Amino acid sequence: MTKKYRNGEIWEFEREMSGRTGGGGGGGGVGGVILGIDGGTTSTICVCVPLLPLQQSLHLPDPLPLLARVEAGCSNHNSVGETAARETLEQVMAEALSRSGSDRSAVQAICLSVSGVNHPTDQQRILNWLRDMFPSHVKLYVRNDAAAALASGTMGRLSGCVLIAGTGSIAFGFTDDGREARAAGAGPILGDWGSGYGISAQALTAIIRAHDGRGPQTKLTNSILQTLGLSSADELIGWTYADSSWARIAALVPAVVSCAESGDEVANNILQDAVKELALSVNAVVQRLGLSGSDGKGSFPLVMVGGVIEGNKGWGIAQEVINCISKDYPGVVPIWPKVEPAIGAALLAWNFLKDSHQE
Ligand SMILES: Nc1ncnc2c1ncn2[C@@H]1O[C@H](COP(=O)(O)OP(=O)(O)OP(=O)(O)O)[C@@H](O)[C@H]1O
Repeated sequence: MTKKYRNGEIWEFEREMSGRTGGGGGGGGVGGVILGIDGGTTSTICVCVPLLPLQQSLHLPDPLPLLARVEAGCSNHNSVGETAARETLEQVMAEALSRSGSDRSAVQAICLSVSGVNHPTDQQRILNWLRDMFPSHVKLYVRNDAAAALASGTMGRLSGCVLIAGTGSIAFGFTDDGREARAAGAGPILGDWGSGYGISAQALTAIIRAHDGRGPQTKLTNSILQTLGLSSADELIGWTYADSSWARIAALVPAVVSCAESGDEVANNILQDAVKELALSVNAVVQRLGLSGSDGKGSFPLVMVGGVIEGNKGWGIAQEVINCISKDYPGVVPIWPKVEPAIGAALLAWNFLKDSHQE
């Protein structure tokens, strides 16, 4: 999904500028560099951007200058363990600095926004790793991966709500005064029914129900069997349990969408239910944080991230979710980010640095 963003390209002018001072520690230019890291279960992306003037606030360069972008595997310590997660993070940062002609001494601030950071102890442990690696003047900022996703839509402001619906789903909200709340995101067994996995699992269940005579016939049967190269619903059971990857199941969402578009009621109901689940997650966060003000009518940004709700595709899951939320919260302002979450992380680090200079 990252390939679609404009910031994947390196801005050669800035690279030249940043090379001016040369030598040890100067590679990031007169003002040094910032690292933004979006660490997930599927991949970890680290971007290196030059330090922008700290007084720059409203008019950031567009596109944001990018010195280097490096991609690696999983950095969620819950999935791969602490040692492997730390190694991955160290490698992406070292590679990004090396590709941008910088070194550790050029770094002014780092924002590490990684999945699996759910508790202050997770945050502290990662801060300790970073502290071991970078000089004490470097500002370090460690957050859950939802923070970078939100910041990618708000240009670095940690305020509002982000809805992520990819293989999994989660709604995460932040207030200006530092409060935060989440809803869903507890994984497929614990009810993320609006996720890609949730939608596809419901579709597979509907096929088995139709096959048994426990549920109505549905176009999903032919469509999904054909997609998977299977000849009968019985074979679906073996296919489902042959591999425990959630993403493999979640990949069936486009087939569900096309069945709903061709008028299949079962597929349509599955998508309607997913829409309600996603809207419910957002509403729960908005309500808990009071993001829409005391009268419930105030405006707040809702950043929409993930393959299931990217733009207005086909059946229009994303728009349906917005319509559903706006019945309760008419001030919802949907944002589909133009930059990737790693850039959001870099912008968070920049804002963090700016705030610490003003203190
Ligand atoms: N045209 C489409 N309409 C709806 N959903 C789609 C479409 N194309 C892909 N998807 C779904 O998007 C999901 C993948 O999205 P994404 O790449 O954001 O997830 P991920 O990064 O693997 O998951 P996570 O964010 O949970 O780690 C899959 O469920 C896929 O079926």
